[in-house]
Amino acid sequence: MELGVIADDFTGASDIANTIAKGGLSTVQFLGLPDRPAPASCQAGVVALKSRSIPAGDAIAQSLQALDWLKEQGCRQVVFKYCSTFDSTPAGNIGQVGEALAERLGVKGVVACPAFPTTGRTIYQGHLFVGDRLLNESGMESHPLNPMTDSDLRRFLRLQTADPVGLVPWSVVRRGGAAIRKALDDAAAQGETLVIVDAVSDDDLYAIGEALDGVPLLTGGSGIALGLARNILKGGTATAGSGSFAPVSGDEMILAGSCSNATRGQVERHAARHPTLRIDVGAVMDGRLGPEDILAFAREHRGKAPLAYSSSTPAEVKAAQERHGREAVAETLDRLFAEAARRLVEGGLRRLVVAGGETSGAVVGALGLRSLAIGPEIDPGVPALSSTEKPLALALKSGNFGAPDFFEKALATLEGA
Ligand SMILES: Nc1ncnc2c1ncn2[C@@H]1O[C@H](COP(=O)(O)OP(=O)(O)O)[C@@H](O)[C@H]1O
Ligand SMILES: O=C(O)[C@@H](O)C(=O)COP(=O)(O)O
Repeated sequence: MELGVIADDFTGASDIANTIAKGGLSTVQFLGLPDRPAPASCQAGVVALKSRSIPAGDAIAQSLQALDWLKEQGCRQVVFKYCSTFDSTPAGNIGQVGEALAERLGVKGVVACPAFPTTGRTIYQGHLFVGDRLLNESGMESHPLNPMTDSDLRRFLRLQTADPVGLVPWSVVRRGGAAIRKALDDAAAQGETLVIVDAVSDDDLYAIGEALDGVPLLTGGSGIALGLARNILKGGTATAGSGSFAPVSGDEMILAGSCSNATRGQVERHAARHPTLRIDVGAVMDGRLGPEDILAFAREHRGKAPLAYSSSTPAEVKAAQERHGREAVAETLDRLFAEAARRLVEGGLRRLVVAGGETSGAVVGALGLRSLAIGPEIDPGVPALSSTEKPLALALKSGNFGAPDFFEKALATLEGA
């Protein structure tokens, strides 16, 4: 294995696996910390953790274990992948995990760049934009678990770090790889462990990739991996690999636990032409709605792309959280979707689309899968996936990714259409 990734959630893992696979490396997504060596054909391994919203100490411990495993597989370069909207809170975990990995590898001046221009995430003067809005006016300020209320990444990241946070501004990035490398070395000399690096286009990300050729640690969104496969392939240490995605036909289901803007639009669009089950949070919390209701709905609408969703507006989310508690709602919904998915797959489901990072983590965790092969891209940042162990194809969609017709398109891609 040449390249290793530690991803802080499951959708994020498939996002960066997609980027690396498109770059030409044979890529496998591992679900949780692997308990055995990677297959010999695997050139890039992405370890998907569910560490974005857990206590920082636990996230650090899991990430260091993942690092050790990746190093044992031979990786010389490791990426810590987090969200392109920098999903975290002052309690963590981007800064804490980033610094812990850097300390273990004995490095400073480590890039921190969540930019993903294809999906509108750009960074200028250390401020993160989503399209033409600053992060804190993009809808992310209402996220159920990590409301993003500060677009100044240097300031926000500093709340999570022990060391000062640096900035490589776009005026340096535009001068290319050598200038970026020097700026990162200067930052390291000043004692800055993590350094926000501006990027407004894929060209900037390729320049950053050139600057980072061979460095032991990078951190960022999937965009940070754009140039890495190219570095490895040009270095002659690997030849372009091919994936082993296996399309699957058969029963299908869509589960949406994301309340992000893009998902709510996709739910609305899908509902106009397909059967949908709206999951009322109050009913779930009171025990009036459970996995059996989702199963019955799926049975009734087999073959019609049924969708069960808890996706709600920010006002509805706020009301549910005030009534029942933020964590209790999240845990109960995670359990509901996980149990429903487990029983559906046990009953022969073959194609499963999940919207939402935490939701995907809960669902895939319950399915007991070890690893996934990476298939064609459905929409930017979302590949088709197939289990390496059973006839099951999946799409794990980040909350804010995908076109309005994503769900229909995903089901078609999963069966190879
Ligand atoms: N109607 C709702 N009210 C409150 N919380 C919700 C509701 N629906 C889903 N959630 C919770 O919101 C969180 C959404 O996170 P996630 O699945 O990661 O989506 P995204 O990818 O959009 O961030 C989950 O913890 C989920 O359980
Ligand atoms: O980088 C991204 O935006 C995604 O890969 C990602 O991590 C999104 O997380 P969720 O929106 O929680 O799915």
